[in-house]
Amino acid sequence: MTAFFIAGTDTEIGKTFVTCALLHAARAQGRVAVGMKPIAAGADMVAGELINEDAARLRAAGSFDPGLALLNPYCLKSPIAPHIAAAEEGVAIDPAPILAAFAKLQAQAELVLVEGVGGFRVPLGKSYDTADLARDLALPVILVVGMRLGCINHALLTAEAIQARGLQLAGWVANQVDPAMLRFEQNLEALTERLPAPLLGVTPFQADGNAAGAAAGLRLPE
Ligand SMILES: Nc1ncnc2c1ncn2[C@@H]1O[C@H](COP(=O)(O)OP(=O)(O)OP(=O)(O)O)[C@@H](O)[C@H]1O
Ligand SMILES: C[C@H](N)[C@H](N)CCCCCC(=O)O
Ligand SMILES: [Mg+2]
Repeated sequence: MTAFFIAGTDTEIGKTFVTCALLHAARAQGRVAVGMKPIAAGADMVAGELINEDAARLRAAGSFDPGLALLNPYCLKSPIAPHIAAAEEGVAIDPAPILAAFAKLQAQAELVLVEGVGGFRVPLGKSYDTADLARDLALPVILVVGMRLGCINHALLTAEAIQARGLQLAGWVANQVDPAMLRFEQNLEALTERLPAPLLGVTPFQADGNAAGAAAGLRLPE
């Protein structure tokens, strides 16, 4: 049984895209792999169930459907900062049911990938944030770097924050979220020289948005 916490340099930089690509890569090796999105903000009614888009994508990319109660314990309606959405909806985000759902997923799968929300330190309540959740889950972290101008600073700060909590940065993925980024190779080199963990792969920009197409160049940490 293996599991990783998937952190990102920001929101909308490809955490879900890369998590799905990693699930496809693991399944191609014959591993039973599922994704988890403990807290999602932004949901629509689809076929009678309230569902978040990330949760739907992770559900479709996994080896099996564990059900939304385990895959996405907290589904908030508004696509805003989760502590604000939770307050508006009268919800208190409690780590206990998240840890319980994670334990159940771990019992069913060889690999569980837990996607965070936004960047690494997104508040979930008055005194609890996503970094606290990664620490409570006690998971090694995979950092998704959304390759665009500004990502070097974001990546280095995030690596520091991960290490400051005693968590292991197991690796990072360079996700080509902006196909027009100038000097891509030099940026990749700057990150490779400075990040204290192995590069697990570069996920190219997929014009069709299909994460499975980006799985080939990826490896999971040992
Ligand atoms: N390599 C890529 N090629 C093509 N499209 C991509 C790529 N990476 C990300 N995208 C697209 O960019 C958008 C943002 O990506 P994604 O939803 O994975 O971000 P995120 O970091 O998970 O955001 P959030 O913080 O909301 O969870 C999505 O529409 C996704 O399909
Ligand atoms: C709704 C959006 N797609 C994300 N799920 C939430 C991102 C919250 C970011 C909060 C912040 O750091 O300012
Ligand atoms: Mg996402």
